Amino acid sequence: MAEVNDPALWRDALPWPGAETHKHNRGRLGVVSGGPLNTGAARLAARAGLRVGAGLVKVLCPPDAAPIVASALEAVMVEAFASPDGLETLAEAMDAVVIGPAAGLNEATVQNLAALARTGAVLVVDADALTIFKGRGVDLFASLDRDDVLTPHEGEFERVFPGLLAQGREAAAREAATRAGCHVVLKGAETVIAAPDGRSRVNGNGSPWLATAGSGDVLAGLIGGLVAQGMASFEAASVAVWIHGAAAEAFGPGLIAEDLPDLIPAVLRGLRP
Ligand SMILES: NC(=O)C1=CN([C@@H]2O[C@H](COP(=O)(O)OP(=O)(O)OC[C@H]3O[C@@H](n4cnc5c(N)ncnc54)[C@H](O)[C@@H]3O)[C@@H](O)[C@H]2O)[C@@H](O)CC1
Ligand SMILES: Nc1ncnc2c1ncn2[C@@H]1O[C@H](COP(=O)(O)OP(=O)(O)O)[C@@H](O)[C@H]1O
Repeated sequence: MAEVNDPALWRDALPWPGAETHKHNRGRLGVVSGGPLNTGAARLAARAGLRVGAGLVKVLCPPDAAPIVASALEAVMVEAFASPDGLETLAEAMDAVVIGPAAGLNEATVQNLAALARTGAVLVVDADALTIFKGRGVDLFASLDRDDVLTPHEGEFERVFPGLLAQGREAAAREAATRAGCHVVLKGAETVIAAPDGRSRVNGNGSPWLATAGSGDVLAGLIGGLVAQGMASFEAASVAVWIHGAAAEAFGPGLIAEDLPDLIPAVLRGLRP
C-alpha cells in the first residue's frame, strides 16, 4: 500500500540555506530547451527550480534559440550547445538536469538524453523525452540511474509502459519504477510517486486548477530544483508534487502555468520550521 503524501513525511528533510551557503553549493540546475519556437516550457521549469531554492539555474539551448531564451530571462542563465557532446560538457557542471518539456520529438532528444546520462547529474525526464521512447522504453531505462526521475502523465506512461495501467495507477507506478530502475511520478488528480526499491506515495492535495498547459513543466523544474539541492529523489518528488498542488489551490480560478513559480515562496514559508 502506498503512503499518503504529507509534509510530516519530509518536512525535516527540506533544504534551507545556512550562513555558509553560496549559490554554487546551493544546487545547480540545468533545463534543456527546444528550438526557437519551443522555449517557454524550459523557462517555466527553470523559474520553478530557482524559486524552490536551487542556487544557480541555467537553460541549456540550441544556438538558434539562445537569443529568444535570453531575452525572456533575468536570474536564470543561458548557455548554448551545438551538439550532444556540447550539452554533456555543460551538464557536467550541474547537479540536476531537466529534459523533455518541448524538447522536440526527434533524434536530437534521444542523443541529448544519452549525453546527459553520461554525466553525474540527476535527470528529470518529462514530456518529449518520454514520448520519443514510445514502444521502446527499454532503450530509455538502459541509460538511467536509480536516482533519476520520470514524470509521465497517463498518456506518456502508456507510451513508455504499455498496458501497465490496467493494474491500477498505484500498482502500475510501482511496477514501472521497478522495470525502469528509477523513480516514477505518475501524474494525475492523485499523483503517484514510486521508487525503484518499492516505496510509493499517493498525493492527496492535487488541484484541478493544474489542468492547464505547462503545469507539468513547472513540476519537472520543482523536482529538479530540489534534487539539485541534495534531496533524495523520492523525497524531492514528494515535496515537489505537494508544493505544486498547494500553490495551485492557493491561487484557484484563472491559474496559468506562469503563475505557479511565483506562488512557491508562500508555500515554502508555510513549511519553514
Ligand atoms: N509553454 C510551452 O512551451 C509548453 C509546451 N509544452 C510542450 O508541448 C509539446 C506537446 O505537448 P502536448 O500537450 O501535445 O503533448 P502530450 O503528450 O501532453 O499530449 C499529446 C496527446 O497525449 C494525450 N494526453 C495528454 N495528456 C494526457 C493525460 N493526462 N492522460 C492521458 N492522455 C493524455 C492526448 O491524447 C494528447 O492529445 C510537449 O513537448 C510539451 O512539453 C506543453 O508542456 C505545454 C506548455
Ligand atoms: N484534474 C487534476 N487534478 C489535479 N492535478 C491535475 C489535474 N489535471 C492535471 N493535473 C496536474 O497538472 C500537471 C499536468 O502535467 P502535464 O500533463 O505534463 O502538462 P504539461 O505537459 O502541459 O505541462 C500534472 O502535475 C498533473 O498531476
